[in-house]
Amino acid sequence: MPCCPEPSAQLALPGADLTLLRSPDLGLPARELLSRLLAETPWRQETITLFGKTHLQPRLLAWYGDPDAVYRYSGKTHQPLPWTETLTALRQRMEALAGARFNSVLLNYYRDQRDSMGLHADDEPELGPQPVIASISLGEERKLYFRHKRQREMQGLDVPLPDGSVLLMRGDTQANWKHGVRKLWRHCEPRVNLTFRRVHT
Ligand SMILES: O=C(O)CCC(=O)C(=O)O
Ligand SMILES: [Fe+2]
Repeated sequence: MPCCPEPSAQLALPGADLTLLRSPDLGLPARELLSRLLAETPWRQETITLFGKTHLQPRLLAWYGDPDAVYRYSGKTHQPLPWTETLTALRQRMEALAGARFNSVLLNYYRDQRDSMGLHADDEPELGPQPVIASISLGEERKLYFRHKRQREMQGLDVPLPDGSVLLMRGDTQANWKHGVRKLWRHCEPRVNLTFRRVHT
């Protein structure tokens, strides 16, 4: 008799390659990882300029990687921080899960329901044409929403990302789709997301 829900699910989105692993082995309980990362990370709040006005971005971030993994993100150049023990262990697990090599990780900290990420694609040239991105979610469940880049009539998708889950984005996902995290109207606890990437240097 089947006992357990499918541990990994391929999500149905045409022209994308999305796999959600609901409870992969992260080496430590998700709760423990979340509290370590909240305490260990030198979180920064970046600014963003829209229509000539400069605002603080509605979340905190940190960028770690190999010394040469310099990456431009949201119009800024990020010099990576050196790998910590926690992040090195997670990188090894994500490489084994994804069957790919990563040389950097972007951490995003959504402090509460007011924090969000605008629609974007991780399609910078330095990530290459079909980037593999392994995205770990810790803490409060938020939805990652997908909208097609060119065909407005295409049905989008909301993907709830549970505490301790990993979303693998591969193939043409970034070429065809944008994604983002909306603000919420109800109270929401902290969430940390880690996206492991390979920056071509
Ligand atoms: O918080 C998330 O799940 C999405 C993060 C993301 O899209 C990014 O870091 O590029
Ligand atoms: Fe992204």
